Formats: sequence, structure tokens, C-alpha cells
Amino acid sequence: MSFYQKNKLEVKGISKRFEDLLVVDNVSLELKENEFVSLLGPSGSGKTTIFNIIAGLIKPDNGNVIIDNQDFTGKTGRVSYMYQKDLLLPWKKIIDNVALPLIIEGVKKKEARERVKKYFKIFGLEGFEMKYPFQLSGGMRQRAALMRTYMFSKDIILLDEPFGGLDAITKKKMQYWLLEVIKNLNASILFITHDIEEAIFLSDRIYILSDRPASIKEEINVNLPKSRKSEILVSSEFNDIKKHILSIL
Ligand SMILES: Nc1ncnc2c1ncn2[C@@H]1O[C@H](COP(=O)(O)OP(=O)(O)OP(=O)(O)O)[C@@H](O)[C@H]1O
Repeated sequence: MSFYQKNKLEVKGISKRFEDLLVVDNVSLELKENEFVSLLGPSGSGKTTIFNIIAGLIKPDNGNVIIDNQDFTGKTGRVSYMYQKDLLLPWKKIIDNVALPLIIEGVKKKEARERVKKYFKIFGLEGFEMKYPFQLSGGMRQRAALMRTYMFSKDIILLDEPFGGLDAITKKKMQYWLLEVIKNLNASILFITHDIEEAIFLSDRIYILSDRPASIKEEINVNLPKSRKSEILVSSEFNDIKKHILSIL
């Protein structure tokens, strides 16, 4: 990533306590335009709480969330957010699940369907518009959930372990697919994972988080070619980064 890129999002010194439990401890991070940044850390460390704060769903005890130089601390509606296990509504067809963000905004069903239709191809779901969630594979359901997240059409997208529940092979396919799709999206992505290889493979930068309370242990620039191919996974550069991360965690 080049140094002159603009910051989309700045998280400045946020802390959060739930009663006696300090969950987030003075976390600062930034996300630049069109950047892919991962938060890598152990389960239960407070990563989701950091996302909830960025999305404005939770107010931090200290610190600020700045988006495009404006203070968005405690304000919702500025980012697209895919929760962990973001479920599709089983009684709605895929097209209506995906169109939900538009319906929420007050767009009529017919028009909402029209608007989302053209995205089915890039999300690899062409032909499945009128199916129900149970008729799709696990990977397809995840893509539909990602597509719904995309329909909130914000330029900052928070993804909380979107591939956590998938088998290793489907997960790898989804990672390649995600890299392809984001080339056309023009969005900055913040991605939570506890999978080291996934973080290296997808990211421009990685923040390594500590155990609870979450604090930032180190920031790592992933200096790998922007276009990621499978050979990268067995390259010495990839392994050096992996070894380094393992030594910190
Ligand atoms: N609303 C809340 N009230 C009380 N405790 C909470 C609340 N939300 C989260 N916690 C606690 O804060 C800690 C961090 O939770 P969080 O979900 O942020 O972690 P995480 O890193 O996302 O974990 P995982 O990867 O397992 O989802 C947990 O111990 C959790 O029990």
C-alpha cells in the first residue's frame, strides 16, 4: 500500500469495559482507501466488540471512531457489517434475502429485486435467485450473506470471520473468490479472523491482537504481490511472515 493513500477509518484509543471486565484496551488502528486489513487474534479476545464499536452499535468508554475525518463514535449506519454467522432468513428466497437492505431503506420489493439482480453473476449465484437458503451449499450461503452485506453499499465493509464455519477446501475457494470480487467493489475492508494463513493470504496489512483485553501487539505489512495466486502459499516470503506471526502470538 502506498503511503499517500487517504485514511477512510481511524480508530483512536478505544477502550471498553463490561462491568468489571476490560475487553478492549486502548486500541488504535486505521484503514486506508481500498485497503484490506485483518484483525488477527485468539477467540474471545474482544475483536467483535471492536467491530461493534466501529459500527456504532456500542459506545466505547474512551476513544473515537473517525470516518472520512468525521466523528462517528456511537453512530450507526455508516459501514456495511457482516456479523459472525450472519444468517439468511430461511423462509425468504435468496433474491429477497439479498434485497433486504434495500427493503429496510424503503425500496419497493419489485424495484429492490431489479436492483440486486445484476450482482448475482459476480457473487457466483446466477440461477439461484429464486431458491431458498436450504437449497444452497454452505459456500453459496456465505456468498449470499456477503452479497447482502454489500447491498448496504457503504465503502467500508466489516467482515467478522465470514468463512469461520466452512470446511478447508470451500474456505480456500471463497478466499480466492473474495479477492476477485473486491477488485470490482471499490471498498475498504476490515476482516476478523483467527486463521493466520487466511490473514496473510487476503490482507495488505494485519493487526495482531493480544488475549483479552484486546490490545494491538504488532502491525504487519504483507509485502506480497497484490494479485495472490496459490503458489504464494508455499513461497518463502509467505512462510517468513507466518513464522514471524507465530513467534508473536
Ligand atoms: N455485552 C456484553 N456484556 C458483557 N460481556 C460481554 C459483552 N459482549 C462481549 N462480552 C465479553 O467480552 C469478551 C470479548 O468478546 P468478543 O465477542 O468481543 O470477542 P471475540 O474476540 O470477537 O471472540 P470470538 O472470536 O470468539 O467471537 C468475551 O469474554 C465476552 O464474554
